[in-house]
Amino acid sequence: MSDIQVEVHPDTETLTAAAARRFVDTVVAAQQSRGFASVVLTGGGTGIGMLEKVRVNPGAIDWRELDIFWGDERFLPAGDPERNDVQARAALLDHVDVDFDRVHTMPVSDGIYADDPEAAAVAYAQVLGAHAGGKQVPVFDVHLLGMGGEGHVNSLFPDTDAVREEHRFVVAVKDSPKPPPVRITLTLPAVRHADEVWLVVSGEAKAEAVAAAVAGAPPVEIPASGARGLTATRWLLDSSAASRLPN
Ligand SMILES: O=C1O[C@H](COP(=O)(O)O)[C@@H](O)[C@H](O)[C@H]1O
Repeated sequence: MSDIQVEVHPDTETLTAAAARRFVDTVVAAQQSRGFASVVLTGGGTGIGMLEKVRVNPGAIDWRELDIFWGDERFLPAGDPERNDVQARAALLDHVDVDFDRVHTMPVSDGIYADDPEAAAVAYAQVLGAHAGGKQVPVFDVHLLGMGGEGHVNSLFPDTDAVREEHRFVVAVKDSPKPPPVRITLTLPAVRHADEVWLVVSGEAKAEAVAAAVAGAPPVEIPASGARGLTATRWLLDSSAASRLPN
């Protein structure tokens, strides 16, 4: 498992701008070395804020050679403004030349899996498998994560079956404590298939959970603690989110 690296920025604006620059550099480096890159996007304030910054400064990303997945999704109808994919499109994807065949959104609640988020989760696991070169999950170049104040990442909330999942890579959540209640999420075993995991977090309300996760709290209590990349685990923070870390 990779070491944890912590980077602190003065405020949310500089944090999301720095995360965006790192994202562009990492995608470009992967594309230069093997022709394509694969990333996992997150929802939430800092995750979407970072995508807006990428839109402003997209660098040399070859958008046609990028596979885009999601770490979690609110199981809502297509086009619902609360969906993470809708927010990511508005922030970035509708403004760049992505190949939408390589934009792997999670299923919608008014599609063929309506009312069956578990079947939708199985279907998304198959999507991951179809892009994994013979394995079950791709080695993502970057898995982006936001974090909730109680330490949730993706839709993995403390003390839930989803955060305890050890075998499946995608599961349904039907009673999320944060609305909306029904979601689909990659599990910690799927997150750990990423080369790099970045937790992009801002705000004093997250400071306690940041400190607990960086100190190695049990993932069942602080799910972010279990989010580790194969070669790097980066906590990208603003000074408020970092305020409870030891010096
Ligand atoms: O519900 C969610 O929340 C987390 C954190 O969001 P934030 O606005 O507090 O940063 C997010 O990472 C996740 O994708 C989303 O579904």
